[in-house]
Amino acid sequence: MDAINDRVKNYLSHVGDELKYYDGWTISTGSATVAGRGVVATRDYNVGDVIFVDVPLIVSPRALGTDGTGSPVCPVCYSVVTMQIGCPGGCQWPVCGRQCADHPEHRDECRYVRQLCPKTKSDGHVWSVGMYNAITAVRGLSIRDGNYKYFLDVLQKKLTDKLTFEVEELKRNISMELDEEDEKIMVTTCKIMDANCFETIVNRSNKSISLKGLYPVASFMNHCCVPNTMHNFNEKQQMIVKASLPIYKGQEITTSYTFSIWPTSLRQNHLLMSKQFICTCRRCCDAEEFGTELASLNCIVKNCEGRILPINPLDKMSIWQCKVCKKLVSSAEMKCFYKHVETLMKNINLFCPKSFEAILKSFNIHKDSPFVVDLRLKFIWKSKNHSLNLEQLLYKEKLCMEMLDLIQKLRLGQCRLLGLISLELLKVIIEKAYRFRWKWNTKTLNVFEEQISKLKEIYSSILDEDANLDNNNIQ
Ligand SMILES: C[S@@+](CC[C@H](N)C(=O)[O-])C[C@H]1O[C@@H](n2cnc3c(N)ncnc32)[C@H](O)[C@@H]1O
Repeated sequence: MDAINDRVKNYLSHVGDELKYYDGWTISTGSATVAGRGVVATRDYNVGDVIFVDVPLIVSPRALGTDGTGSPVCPVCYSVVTMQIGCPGGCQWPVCGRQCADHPEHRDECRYVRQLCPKTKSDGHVWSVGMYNAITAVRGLSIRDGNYKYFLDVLQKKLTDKLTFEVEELKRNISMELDEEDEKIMVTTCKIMDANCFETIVNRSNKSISLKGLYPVASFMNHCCVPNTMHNFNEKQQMIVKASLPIYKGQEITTSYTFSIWPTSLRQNHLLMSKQFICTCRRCCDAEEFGTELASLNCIVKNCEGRILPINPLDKMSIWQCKVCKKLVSSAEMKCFYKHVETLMKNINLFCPKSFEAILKSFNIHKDSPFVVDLRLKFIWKSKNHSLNLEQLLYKEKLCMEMLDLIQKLRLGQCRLLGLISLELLKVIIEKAYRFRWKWNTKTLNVFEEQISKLKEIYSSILDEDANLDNNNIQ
């Protein structure tokens, strides 16, 4: 493990600019309590302390559907692609202009792709979806050189015998044969990306663009559904990892690979499909998820006020039981209920609080049920405060408070979601104060100011380094 630590820290000290953050943790097998190798603290950290600043080995756009569905971005500056025209350099990627085509980081990959002779379409100048989907594979070649090659050997790879989509897309869309060694490296890096990559967000023209990033230290961080870290990305797509809970010397430093606000069944499913493992953390083992009963649905027995929860939350086939009337429900029936709630939630009018609440009530669905939390979040993210009527604005305030309460009950500490919801609540309160400005007296204004400064403190301590945050409309 010493060799891994030396290589990782050597890499960071060459490419990173935050050397002071490379003490205080170690990549280790022995003390990783979660799985395989992990990152372990060698000193105590307080909430909010930066633990490390990780520098990506590869960043690439997300693949599109083979029919072109998705949001293509320029692979150099990551701004949204609006034209059909491909790279003037001839790689058939949707590079947005001469400046990006000539960018030093693009020149070599463009030359490499060009010599593979991309199959041109009849008009010769459009970019191609197949070649776009091969970007990750081609970028994989950039870590075969010198110091970086080591990571190809040591990073975990997704275990699969299936063909690698990105490499197959490349082979289908070029006229030349791929060099055997290049192909091997591309397949390996794509498998490494699948096992280890993080979502990296960049903001372009007020749009959040989701990219994939491979980070050497974060690649060794194991998952926990109550992680003790959170992370932001700066403008160089470096990952700033901070303690979201107190971390003690010797404790494993963990992250979340899924959505911490989802109930266990959905998190487990997501982890199994995307990372092929079953999490057994203390939250996953607790059917009530620290008293939040996030996975539960209200009991189907008439007049029973209980909730149905799985008897063994780690077993997909577990029987569920009502806590009050003890009615047993099979996993197949529960899947049907879940589907039913999902369909209902899809057809709900988010922006009409009364009908939203009425549907929850008439179908006996509680507010933290699966999919309802997603909808509440959608309302919070999508609604523009100035265009909400008063009823909607107050509803948004209530939803924000409920989410803050849920985050606290789930023991997620100073997590990113806490920062984002605090920021939204702050904006709602500012809007509310503005609308009622003629009514306030000194006392009520003081209450507002206190609320505002508390929320500002929370969100800024969590999100300060985030380069992509939209906090423009805060005075
Ligand atoms: C990003 S890697 C983490 C580092 C990895 N433990 C290693 O030795 O390289 C992700 C992989 O670690 C394992 N892993 C991470 N968290 C886990 C957990 N909570 N339970 C079981 N396996 C986990 C899974 O195999 C997963 O695909």
